[in-house]
Amino acid sequence: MKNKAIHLRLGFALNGILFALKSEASFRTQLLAAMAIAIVLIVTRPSPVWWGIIILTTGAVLAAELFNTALEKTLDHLHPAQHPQIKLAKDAAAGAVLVLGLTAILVFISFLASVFPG
Ligand SMILES: Nc1ncnc2c1ncn2[C@@H]1O[C@H](COP(=O)(O)OP(=O)(O)OP(=O)(O)O)[C@@H](O)[C@H]1O
Repeated sequence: MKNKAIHLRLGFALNGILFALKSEASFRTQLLAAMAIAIVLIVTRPSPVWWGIIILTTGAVLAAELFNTALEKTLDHLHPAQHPQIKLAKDAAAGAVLVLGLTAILVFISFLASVFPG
């Protein structure tokens, strides 16, 4: 299973993203927000530094949601029953997504403040 051809690994990765798109409402919402942010960037044409910062934070939110989905699916498969430790693990993963989501919001507010000062 290790060291497969790059086109196969790309296919597995796209498969994971498609799965999250179909099954996770929060991933769809975050992707829509990312597309709206991309439109704002295209319209306002900020400096390359802002492009980099915003792309980085937006990508981090989407990646965190995919990690969260991976963890949820793994835990649900390995331990379908309720358990306090599963709750802690899932809550921590959800917390990571929240932290990155709030970070992205703060970055976007800073960006808007720099584009539309005072
Ligand atoms: N097996 C479990 N044992 C204990 N608590 C659980 C278990 N599964 C879920 N929970 C609790 O329910 C919350 C939601 O978990 P769930 O797996 O339903 O994610 P979700 O609400 O579908 O999240 P997302 O919208 O990101 O997919 C968890 O954060 C946790 O607090």
